[in-house]
Amino acid sequence: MRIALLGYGKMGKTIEQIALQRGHTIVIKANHNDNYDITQADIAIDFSIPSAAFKNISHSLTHNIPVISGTTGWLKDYDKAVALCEAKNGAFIYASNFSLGVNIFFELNTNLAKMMNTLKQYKVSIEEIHHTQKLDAPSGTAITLANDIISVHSNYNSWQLNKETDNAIQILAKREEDVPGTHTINYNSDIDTINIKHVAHNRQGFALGAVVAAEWLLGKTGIFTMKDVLNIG
Ligand SMILES: NC(=O)C1=CN([C@@H]2O[C@H](COP(=O)(O)OP(=O)(O)OC[C@H]3O[C@@H](n4cnc5c(N)ncnc54)[C@H](OP(=O)(O)O)[C@@H]3O)[C@@H](O)[C@H]2O)C=CC1
Ligand SMILES: O=C(O)C1=N[C@H](C(=O)O)C[C@H](O)C1
Repeated sequence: MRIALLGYGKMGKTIEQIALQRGHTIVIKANHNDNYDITQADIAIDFSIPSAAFKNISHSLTHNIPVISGTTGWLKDYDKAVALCEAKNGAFIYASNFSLGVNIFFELNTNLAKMMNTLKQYKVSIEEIHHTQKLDAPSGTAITLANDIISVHSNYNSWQLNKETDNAIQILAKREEDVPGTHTINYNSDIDTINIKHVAHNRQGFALGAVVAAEWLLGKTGIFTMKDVLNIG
């Protein structure tokens, strides 16, 4: 595949390594203010910044180029991206987290939340820890985890950043040097605590998942998620 990397930062560079190992070619490496001809590519992979993601995605879809986006913090425009993809009969995948491990963790989180729905003495909270350059908080992954709990647990109808309220899931966002991404779900009662945790050791899992998703998407039309790609859940 000829791949356009829209965002050539930490993730763009890791994706490049894995894509080359898997026999693909990188035809575009675009950062801020770079001009590029998207029609050179078979597929675009956007790992940029929150304020640029929707523009990158819509530019690709407008030119009939399938697009994968892993950028977080732009989801207010997600429905517009879906509408454009449908209008163009294009192909699009967004995932807050492309790693196989986190997608298994998403399933564990939903199953645990279903079980906890009948055990109201436990109060849930989510903690995420990321590197200090991260622009958005909470992480996209923490938002997915919170929304998945809300969809099956009748005590919760929203989430709140760094704040504890009755019917909102508290998400604590911490920033520490060089942490690729750690997410913990805590269920706390007066008697005990149950937690599940995912720790990324590096960015390889995110990047491999994005390349696998791009390989899977090529030749398809529609709006998909990593559940479709990995056939889990
Ligand atoms: N879904 C997932 O699995 C994962 C998602 N992420 C997300 O991916 C995004 C990128 O992360 P990361 O690589 O660590 O961040 P970096 O800051 O290392 O890279 C972001 C890159 O985007 C570039 N950029 C800025 N504006 C544009 C633009 N208009 N078009 C294209 N590129 C642009 C920046 O270039 P410049 O320096 O010129 O501004 C920079 O090189 C984040 O939103 C992060 O949360 C990260 C890991 C996994
Ligand atoms: O910015 C990051 O680094 C990461 N961002 C994603 C998120 O916001 O969930 C995924 C991963 O945790 C790394």
